[in-house]
Amino acid sequence: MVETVIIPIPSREPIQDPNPEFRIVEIFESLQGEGYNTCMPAIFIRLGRCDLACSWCDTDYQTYDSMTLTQILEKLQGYTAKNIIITGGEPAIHPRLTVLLDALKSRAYYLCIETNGLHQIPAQIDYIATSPKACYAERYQKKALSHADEVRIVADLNTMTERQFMDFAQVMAQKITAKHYYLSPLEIEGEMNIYQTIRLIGQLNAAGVEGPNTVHWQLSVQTHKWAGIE
Ligand SMILES: Nc1nc2[nH]cc(C(=O)O)c2c(=O)[nH]1
Ligand code: SF4
Ligand SMILES: [Mg+2]
Repeated sequence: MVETVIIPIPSREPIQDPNPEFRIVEIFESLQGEGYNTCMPAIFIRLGRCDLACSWCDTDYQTYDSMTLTQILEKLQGYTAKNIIITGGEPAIHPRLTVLLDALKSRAYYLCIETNGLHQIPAQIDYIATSPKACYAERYQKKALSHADEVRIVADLNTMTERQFMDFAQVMAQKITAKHYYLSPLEIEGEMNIYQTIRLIGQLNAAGVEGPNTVHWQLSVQTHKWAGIE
């Protein structure tokens, strides 16, 4: 008699690591320093790496450690805020980001992201703050988010004319539907072009067409730097 041998068919589901690793630059609790939610207590999770390399970037996104999901969740237990700001670098390029977001969401955190606006944002995110970069204007012609909660553009006037910068801001305002639009002064080694930025806000608002989609530009400053907090 021939014996029947049953060969198990491998599952087509990819095997998910139950405790994946993430590139963590830092995790800290502070206040949101910028934009509409300024002064909102929040835990910041800063993920390593970015797909852009802005000359004035204030973050060392290439220096990071690997932390497992369990280690991250343990670290969060030491904080009180229920809002988490996922930032970077560019957090949206991190592999397995949705695994981290699922774990945070299931612990009832409100999830915000700070993104350069060149990537799709996972559905678990509750609040999108995007900061398109004028020095990479050509990339934003090809792809940009179509929606965010707020748009914050750094007034990067070192390498372009005011006209070029304002064109970029106006194009972004047309491409990205948002509730709030901000210009932020460019800060290099403690120096800020704040008065020039305020003047450009006035010019952008004066140039705006009144109607249902009128964009009102406002100033966003990095209050955490003035307060001397993280
Ligand atoms: N307090 C504080 N607020 C922030 N908002 C956005 C930040 C960032 O680095 O993405 C940031 C930051 O680094 N600190
Ligand atoms: S997109 Fe943001 S994190 Fe990336 S290089 Fe530019 S300023 Fe730095
Ligand atoms: Mg910062």
